[in-house]
Amino acid sequence: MPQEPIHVVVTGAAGQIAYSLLYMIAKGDVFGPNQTLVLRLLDIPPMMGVLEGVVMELADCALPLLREVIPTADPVVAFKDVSAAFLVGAMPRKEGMERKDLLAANVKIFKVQGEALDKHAKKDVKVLVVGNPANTNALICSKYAPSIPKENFTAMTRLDQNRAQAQIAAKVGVPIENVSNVIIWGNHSSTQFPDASHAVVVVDNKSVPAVEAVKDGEWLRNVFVSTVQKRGAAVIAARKMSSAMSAAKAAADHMRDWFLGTPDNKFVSMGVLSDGSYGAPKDVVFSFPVNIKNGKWQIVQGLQNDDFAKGLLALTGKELEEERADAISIIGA
Ligand SMILES: NC(=O)c1ccc[n+]([C@@H]2O[C@H](COP(=O)([O-])OP(=O)(O)OC[C@H]3O[C@@H](n4cnc5c(N)ncnc54)[C@H](O)[C@@H]3O)[C@@H](O)[C@H]2O)c1
Ligand SMILES: O=C(O)C[C@H](O)C(=O)O
Repeated sequence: MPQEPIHVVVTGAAGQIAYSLLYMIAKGDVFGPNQTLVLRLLDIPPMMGVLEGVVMELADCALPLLREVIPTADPVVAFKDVSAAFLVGAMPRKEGMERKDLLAANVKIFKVQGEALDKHAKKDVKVLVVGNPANTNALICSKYAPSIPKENFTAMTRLDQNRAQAQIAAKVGVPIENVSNVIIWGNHSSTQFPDASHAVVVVDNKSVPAVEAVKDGEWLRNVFVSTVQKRGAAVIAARKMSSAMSAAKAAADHMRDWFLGTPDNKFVSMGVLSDGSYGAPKDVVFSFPVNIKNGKWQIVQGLQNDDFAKGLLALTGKELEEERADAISIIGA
């Protein structure tokens, strides 16, 4: 039975990531095969012509779940009554830049959109920030939406998780679905810590720790970590544009798991407001392993981190504190 439509906003709707993401959302990959949708598409005024083309293509996809598409350059219209917000619209980095170099250009967008969410969205809206630097943009967005619970603002590190899973699957020689519980700690930046020490791999129908399956501790601590940390830059160097198809898939994965939940013994990584778990600084959006039930995430507790892990967690936490200070000085909060 089709359900009453929910309203979903995608910002940066005329951009690269949205071009893949909108199709995934509209065909039911995120909210399930029975959930009808109204898509609200926000971009800036000069992009309205391009956005019109995207709207035409969505119509031409003939998707049964898609009840209405509302293109707009007005945040008031875009955020009205939304239950889910994909905040993608922001400038991407170019070759040679770090993601935090985008702070000056992008953080103001998230202040304005936080204010619009606060006034116009549903109070239980789930917000996923994709635009970089995603963690700090999510923090700023939540600060400008005081009437919406802080736990409803998250940043995307799912692309890093998917990258990490793919690296391990390739190294062990198993299908991607045989790898689970890889963790991304900290910032969606080159200081992130992709951690396989709690990961599990199914080999010959048996679940074993990833460290056992990989049989190469040196690779896990060095090549694996730096490949995942630098994967975004490697894609930019090759494509001359930042990752888009894989980013859209990760955004769909993140929001689907948030709405529909994760199995008891599995966890996924999300940037969430830190409560200081695992020694992370408080009041930054830090990526943790989370388990999700009934639309609520909880940080997985009780994992043991060795000194190597603790050192990397401290580094990425420090970077997030610095980004927070920079963001606050840019927006003058
Ligand atoms: N967190 C992640 O894992 C991850 C992965 C990939 C990309 N990203 C980031 O996602 C963002 C978007 O990437 P893209 O490749 O789609 O870029 P893009 O340039 O193709 O598209 C961005 C779109 O956002 C629009 N936009 C700019 N300001 C806006 C505003 N105030 N309101 C609404 N729309 C606005 C632009 O007009 C453009 O259409 C970038 O910041 C990129 O770095 C994050
Ligand atoms: O690397 C980038 O700037 C884009 C994105 O954040 C990514 O991880 O691919």
